[in-house]
Amino acid sequence: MQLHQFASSTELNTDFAKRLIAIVHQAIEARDHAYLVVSGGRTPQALFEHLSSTDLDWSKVTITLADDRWLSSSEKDSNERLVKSVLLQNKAAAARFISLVTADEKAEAGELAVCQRFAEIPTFDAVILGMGEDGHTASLFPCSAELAKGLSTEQAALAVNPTTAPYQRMSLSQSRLLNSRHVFLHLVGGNKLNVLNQAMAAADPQQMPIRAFLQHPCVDVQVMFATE
Ligand SMILES: O=C1O[C@H](COP(=O)(O)O)[C@@H](O)[C@H](O)[C@H]1O
Repeated sequence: MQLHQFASSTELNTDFAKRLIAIVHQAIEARDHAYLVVSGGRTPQALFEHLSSTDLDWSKVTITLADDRWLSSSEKDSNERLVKSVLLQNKAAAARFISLVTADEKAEAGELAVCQRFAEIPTFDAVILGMGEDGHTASLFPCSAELAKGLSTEQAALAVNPTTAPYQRMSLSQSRLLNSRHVFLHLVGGNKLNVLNQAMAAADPQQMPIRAFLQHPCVDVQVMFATE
């Protein structure tokens, strides 16, 4: 794990956007397409705004989510709604988007269809993870019965029923998230730094799923942190 610290979110977002743009350029040059995985929640909103006005060949970029709430994309807590309304705007409106949600009432019923959407998707170029104050990442929650599956399955996505957070979820699995050339963890605020320190101080991923990423022997997670 490498920690990159910034005094403000503005500085963080400027640096982070440069790194992501370089990764996307490299991917387009090498493979004619780039695959970017983003998280939902509050943390990435300003970064999304910044990226949306960036000059890139967005028609050669596919964007998907690390996880989503099992909601229609018109609902305010939908991660897809956030991505579509903030990131896939301006220049980035040309990017292709892979949704983690189907029309099924229950996430379990949509799991196979969502997995199939990833069948032809190669190694991601960059995954941007978030982290909750309970140490969850994507929708791999310490409280959920599906955590062991999320940390071990080779399938791309799984339905999750958190008991300490609202909504059913669809999450990419640990193995699919780590099938990426670059893995970032985006954190803002002193509370998140405390949680990061707790995550690094012990090893059990059942208590804090983010440990499975931060302490993975073959993955060097780049932690992008700003105090405010
Ligand atoms: O529920 C979720 O929470 C995490 C963290 O969100 P934040 O608001 O603390 O940034 C997020 O990474 C995940 O995508 C989201 O579904």
